[in-house]
Amino acid sequence: MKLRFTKMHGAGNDFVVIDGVRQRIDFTPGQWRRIADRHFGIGADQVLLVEPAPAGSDVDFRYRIFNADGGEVEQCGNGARCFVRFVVDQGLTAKRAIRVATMSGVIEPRLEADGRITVDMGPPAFEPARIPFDAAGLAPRPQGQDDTWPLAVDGATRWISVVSMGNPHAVQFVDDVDTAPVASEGPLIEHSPRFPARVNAGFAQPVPGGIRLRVWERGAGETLACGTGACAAAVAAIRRGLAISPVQVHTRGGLLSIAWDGGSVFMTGPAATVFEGEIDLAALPSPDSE
Ligand SMILES: N[C@H](CCC[C@H](N)C(=O)O)C(=O)O
Repeated sequence: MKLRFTKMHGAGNDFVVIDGVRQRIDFTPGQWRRIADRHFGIGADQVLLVEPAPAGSDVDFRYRIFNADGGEVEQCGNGARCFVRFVVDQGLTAKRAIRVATMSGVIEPRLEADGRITVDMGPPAFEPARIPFDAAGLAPRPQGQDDTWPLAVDGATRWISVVSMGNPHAVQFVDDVDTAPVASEGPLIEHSPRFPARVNAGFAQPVPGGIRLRVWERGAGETLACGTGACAAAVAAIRRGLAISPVQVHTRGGLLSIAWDGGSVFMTGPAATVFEGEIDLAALPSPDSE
């Protein structure tokens, strides 16, 4: 049996997008992992599953997000932009502003006339319990309007901002993202016991007009861009007095614009379709093998 898919990216953060509206999909973590595998599967940072709106809901669709490690997660900003491009291009909706349910709540992406997409990502959260971040025994150090927290990383102390965009982010500010220890410290932060649900680790560098940003993503490793990570880092920069809204976020895969005035975070950026294809389900591990 064949499974149709669409390969897309948002600022270089790449996705396999699967239509769960016109085909019934129910995979195990091992099957999601295989689809995302860059050698034995199709290859992607995340796999997105587009589903019909839940019965009785006031949304147009539901969209589910699976990291390359096969784990389902709460939110994906670049994925939200690709979701809109997908449902419009596939003729699944005539709307251009779409309400979509995710594991962490309803977001509202909108396809702009110039082809870019703006997403109301909802409000950020900072309280440790809402990240979740275990702050027991730690004393925060205020920086502007922000609380920074001392995180032990490989014998060093990194002062991080903790932000939830529905998914957890730990953001630190560095002098130069190009030399930041993303590959060495990113996984240590991701798996820190202070983050019981693990965490996405952002490394941000203030620059005129905004920030440069690299993100070691939970369940995927370093990606070329992270939409929720851009939201989290932009909000932390504004709270620390290191940037003003709208924040231009320069990622290795492209430019995202983040606006925040204390309420919802609005993210604007690109979404591109690369190719469509089919995968033979026999290439996936059997459901009972995981
Ligand atoms: N790795 C993230 C999910 C994908 C987020 C990212 N690709 C984005 O664009 O927001 C997490 O585990 O929370």
